[in-house]
Amino acid sequence: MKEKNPWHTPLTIIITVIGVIAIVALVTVAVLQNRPVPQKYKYGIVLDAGSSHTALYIYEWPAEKDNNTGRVEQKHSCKVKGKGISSYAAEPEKAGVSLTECMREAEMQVPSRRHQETPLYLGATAGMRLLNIENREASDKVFEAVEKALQGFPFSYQGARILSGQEEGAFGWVTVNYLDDQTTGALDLGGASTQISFVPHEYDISESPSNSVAFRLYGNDYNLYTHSFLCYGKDQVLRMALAHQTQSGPVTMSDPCFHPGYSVTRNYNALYDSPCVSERKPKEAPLNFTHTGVGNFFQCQEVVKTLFNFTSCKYSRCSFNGIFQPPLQGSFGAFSAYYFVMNFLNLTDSSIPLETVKANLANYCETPWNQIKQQHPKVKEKYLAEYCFSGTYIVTLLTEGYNFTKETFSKIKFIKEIKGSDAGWTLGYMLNLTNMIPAEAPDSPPLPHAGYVSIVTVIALLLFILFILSLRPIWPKCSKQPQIV
Ligand SMILES: Nc1nc2c(ncn2[C@@H]2O[C@H](COP(=O)(O)OP(=O)(O)OP(=O)(O)O)[C@@H](O)[C@H]2O)c(=O)[nH]1
Ligand SMILES: [Ca+2]
Repeated sequence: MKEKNPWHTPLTIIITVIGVIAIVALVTVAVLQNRPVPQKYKYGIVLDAGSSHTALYIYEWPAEKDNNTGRVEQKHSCKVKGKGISSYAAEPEKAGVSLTECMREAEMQVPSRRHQETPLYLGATAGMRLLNIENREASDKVFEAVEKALQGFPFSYQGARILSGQEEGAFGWVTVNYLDDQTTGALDLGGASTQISFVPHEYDISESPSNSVAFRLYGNDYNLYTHSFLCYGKDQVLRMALAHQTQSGPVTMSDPCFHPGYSVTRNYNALYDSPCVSERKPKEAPLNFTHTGVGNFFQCQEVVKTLFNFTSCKYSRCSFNGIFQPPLQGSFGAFSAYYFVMNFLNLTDSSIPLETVKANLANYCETPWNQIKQQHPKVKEKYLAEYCFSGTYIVTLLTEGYNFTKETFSKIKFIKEIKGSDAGWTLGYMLNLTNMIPAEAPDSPPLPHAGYVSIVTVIALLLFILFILSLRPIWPKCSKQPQIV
């Protein structure tokens, strides 16, 4: 008689069915129980009122993870049309109106049920710092107008104020280090000021306490060195360079920082209308001068060098203008105009040696203005005319000003954003004001969800097979049961 297959006995079939149901149930429960819950988000809005323009940033983070886990991301950004709020000194109401369009966008971007709890901050930087120095009353009026406009929106308005240079530098560093995995210095080049922030190797804070800020981030304590140079943003430094070359009040000025064949008429009053240069205004000058280009990188570097004072330093070491700076340390992220300019010049690749950067710039500056315009018909002429000057300034500031060498220059990464968020002070500012700078490293689950599900499934299968195998001794007995034929 043919022996019956022990797998076909009613008992093993029942055990198998129950086993399969049990495994399916176990895996289903495990998957459902541990499934990432659909996220609810919270939001924060920061307006960066820079000297050249204002930008609005919306950040979002999972609602239940407010406090520490480093999950804040940029959801949206909006560039306000027109110039920075400091340019509305003569008609402050318009400063407020200028923000309306981006604020409406923010209303659409943030779900309406979250509007009332969403904090809204405005931070102004070097443009308003300069206006405040020049004309305090006008600066107050601009803030009044801006406040009035922002309070008309349904968000939780938290105030508008001027950031100190130290805050601007430090929050730029927080942003970069919140988003990046390794400790990175921050270099920010704005229109009216520039910031350098990094964690020095051995740092004697007492040497210049005003340049030091302490932070606790992801479980580590950092003593940060930071400095902001007012008037050394790219637009104000250009004014200084032009002022330096028009001291005698000439009718025509030949500038090595502009391309051969470049020629525009500039107004003396407009050029000297800034606290960065107003004291140098020539006593006797015509109304206008003709600004012409020569296109010589090395001569341009000499002009730029005259804008730094290297003679006095009361500390153990200085960058320039008598400002303390410890030795440079580690890698750096360089953003804002550092990125715009170096990206246009195709010089963002860190593997390009400093000497090659200079050679490329020399070549670029020498190129006639007509040819430059032909090659870049879509680039705004104002930006296009200034890349030779700005590139030369960037290289000179980094090497002569901050003392980057050909070795350390390669540690600078020119960046616009990190992991989808723009590099700048705004994220760090919001994290600080909402107490969300993560003091401790986040607790991450030991396994990702998919890995966890796979392991549960495999173990359940193994257990089931072991169970079936453990029943083997009873199979022969089953097969010897009398058979009803
Ligand atoms: N080439 C180029 N330049 C830009 C662009 N956007 C801004 N700039 C210029 O780059 C410089 C720096 O811009 P921002 O970083 O926005 O400066 P800001 O925040 O307004 O100025 P601060 O208050 O000094 O920080 C300014 O001279 C801008 O006019 C761009 O897309 N391309
Ligand atoms: Ca800025």
